[in-house]
Amino acid sequence: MSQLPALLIVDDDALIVETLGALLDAEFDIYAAPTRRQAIDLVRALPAAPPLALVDLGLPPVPHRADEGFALIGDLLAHAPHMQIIVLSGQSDEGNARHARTLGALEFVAKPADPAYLRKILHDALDAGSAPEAPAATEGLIGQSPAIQMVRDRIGQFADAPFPILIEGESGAGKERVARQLHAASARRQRPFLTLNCAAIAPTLIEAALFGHARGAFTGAAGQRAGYFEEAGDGSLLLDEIGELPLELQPKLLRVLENGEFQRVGETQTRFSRARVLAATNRDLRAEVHAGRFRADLYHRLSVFTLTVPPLRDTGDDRLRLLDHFRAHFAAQTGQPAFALDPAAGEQWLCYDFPGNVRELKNIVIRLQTKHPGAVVTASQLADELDRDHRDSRAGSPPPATESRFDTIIADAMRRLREPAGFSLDDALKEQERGYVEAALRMADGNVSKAARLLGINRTTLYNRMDSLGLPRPQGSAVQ
Ligand SMILES: Nc1ncnc2c1ncn2[C@@H]1O[C@H](COP(=O)(O)OP(=O)(O)OP(=O)(O)O)[C@@H](O)[C@H]1O
Repeated sequence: MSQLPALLIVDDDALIVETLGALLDAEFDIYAAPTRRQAIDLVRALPAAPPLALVDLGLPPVPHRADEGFALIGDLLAHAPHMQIIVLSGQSDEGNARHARTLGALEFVAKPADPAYLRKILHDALDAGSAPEAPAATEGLIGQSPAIQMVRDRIGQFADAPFPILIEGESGAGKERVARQLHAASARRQRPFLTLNCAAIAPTLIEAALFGHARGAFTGAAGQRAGYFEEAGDGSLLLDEIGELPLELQPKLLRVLENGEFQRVGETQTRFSRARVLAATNRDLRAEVHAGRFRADLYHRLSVFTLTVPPLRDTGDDRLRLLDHFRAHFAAQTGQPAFALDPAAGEQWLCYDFPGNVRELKNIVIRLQTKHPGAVVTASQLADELDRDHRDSRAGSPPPATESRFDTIIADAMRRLREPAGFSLDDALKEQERGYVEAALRMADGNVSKAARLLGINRTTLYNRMDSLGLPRPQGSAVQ
């Protein structure tokens, strides 16, 4: 087996993949995929997710736009939260590349890439990703804000509760870390802590992963195997991205939560689990219940105790504490003196929303430490690392938590109406419509009937709208 670190390249341009392969294959074990779907299938099929990915943003079926690349970043991090993602972007989509960082990408490299620079970025990313944090850092929660104090209090209250805990929060806010804290604070702390990411396994394999399987239960099941519920013993089992659990498996999870009973796939013998279940989600599970994608009874069982991890924008000065923490950590790890922020940059740090939460903050610190070791970073140098569009749209001040969705729409409309380029209501509405149609098609994996159901219109209407928006029909489709 290769000792080289694995690198996933996602690009639909075969020539670029070939060129990158030739450039990098002495240093990396390369896996390539041309689309988001194939990339995810590949990651699922590998025994371990590659620690590094180099991704293009413009991917089929919309290669001229960045949406697939944005979605891919979310998908990859859902599968492998510790993967370091570098975006390889054309000069023209630098704004998109910045936004990609908000979504969790570590860095972007403009095409055509200088080979030496690309190598350096990849090796730096690998080092940053593999650097073990001090035990206190992996176990503790950094932050003194009332919102984080509240999370700590809840952890203390819930640590030994006899019910599952549902951990909600935005992507990158620290849900997994909170789950580890819950385990560490419980009487089960000496027992195993296992995590199963429901988004990271093919839906058909989740049941066997959770409950185990008998010998010959399905093709490829050569021997019998215990699942996560057995392996966790009387420790804790974190079911991450619980919203991804297939609907047909949900009754089996409900059963094990209610009375501890489960069966391995292919067995009739009933087994018992004593594991404590923690479940995490960045989806609104209530909305999923409403949409018929998540069972109400399972939701009620899981949500007896719910712990909400606040987004970073609601934790005040904690962004300074996190800056200090990660800066000291990465300076020590690189053996270089730490960077500092000048007063204007410090001000900017305090005003920025960090829409990608702690993960985004951590990645910004890694980039600043790599680019400016020992230096004083100015506001304009820091601005290069932030998601400019996002910052401008909020003018540096986070919206109050009570701001309604309608207020957000009005604020956004006002901003667009002020744009010097002029405004067209028809174009703006068309853009919205296109967004919804594309979202539904993607959620329905291109199945037009399903997408139409999601949109609350019939199939023929959807085809007509797709035609008028200039969206291609999925192959093999016809209006009947
Ligand atoms: N309060 C905190 N103190 C220190 N580090 C934190 C804190 N919150 C999050 N982190 C760090 O931020 C990164 C992202 O956190 P984590 O993976 O727990 O987020 P998540 O909410 O589970 O994200 P996702 O929904 O994408 O899986 C991790 O490196 C984690 O260690």
